[in-house]
Amino acid sequence: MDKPVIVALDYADDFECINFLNQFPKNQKLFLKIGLEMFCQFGYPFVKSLRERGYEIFLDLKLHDIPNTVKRTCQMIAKWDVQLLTIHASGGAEMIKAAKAGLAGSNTKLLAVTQLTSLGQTELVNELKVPLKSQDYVTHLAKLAFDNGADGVISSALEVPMIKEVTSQDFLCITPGIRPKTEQAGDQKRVATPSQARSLGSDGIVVGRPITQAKNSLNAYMNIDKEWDK
Ligand SMILES: O=c1ccn([C@@H]2O[C@H](COP(=O)(O)O)[C@@H](O)[C@H]2O)c(=O)[nH]1
Repeated sequence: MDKPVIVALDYADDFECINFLNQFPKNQKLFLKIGLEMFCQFGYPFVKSLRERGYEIFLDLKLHDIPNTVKRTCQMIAKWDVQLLTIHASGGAEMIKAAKAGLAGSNTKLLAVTQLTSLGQTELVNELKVPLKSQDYVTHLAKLAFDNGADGVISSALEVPMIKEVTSQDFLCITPGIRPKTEQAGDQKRVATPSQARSLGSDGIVVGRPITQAKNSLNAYMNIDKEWDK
């Protein structure tokens, strides 16, 4: 995986989504994230059609269930030839191991979500009643994921150096919560710009609304890619 800008395809309809993709030159390599919004509407046939068009796919289903259910779900997804799949690290050691076992024999990399980038320190303590500093909670969950066979994590770019220190330099840190300087954070709490993410060592950034809701989505993608890649 070559440090991609991953576009979160959070479109309400597939027509709008295909229109966005059709703006790119045919040989443009794109890494696309299909999350719950599009997967619930369009399911596996949509994933398959995008794979057939040559796109790399991050299936962001954030699985979180008992180990047996997660393993059986991962066994099914293992046949889909997607590049990345998410679970929640807070599902625990056995669930993480079960997910990895379910993906055995496939090339799908398993990423564990640490603390959602929409949650800050206040929400962690006041709502989730986790009496830890956010960065300690994130690194704890990252270590749990690493020790139990995940290939990487989802975190804010701000935590990447700490995660790599407690795991390994090769442990993938894919980071949403990306906002170019001119963009509002919206519901994201732990944000970074594309260039900050690059200098903090992110292995890939996930960008949704700054691209999909932009007046000119193609330009927005190109500008973010340029800032990330420079
Ligand atoms: O901690 C997380 C985990 C996943 N996401 C997903 O990434 C995109 C971000 O979209 P933006 O519009 O750029 O905020 C979205 O699909 C989330 O489901 C995340 O943001 N944080």
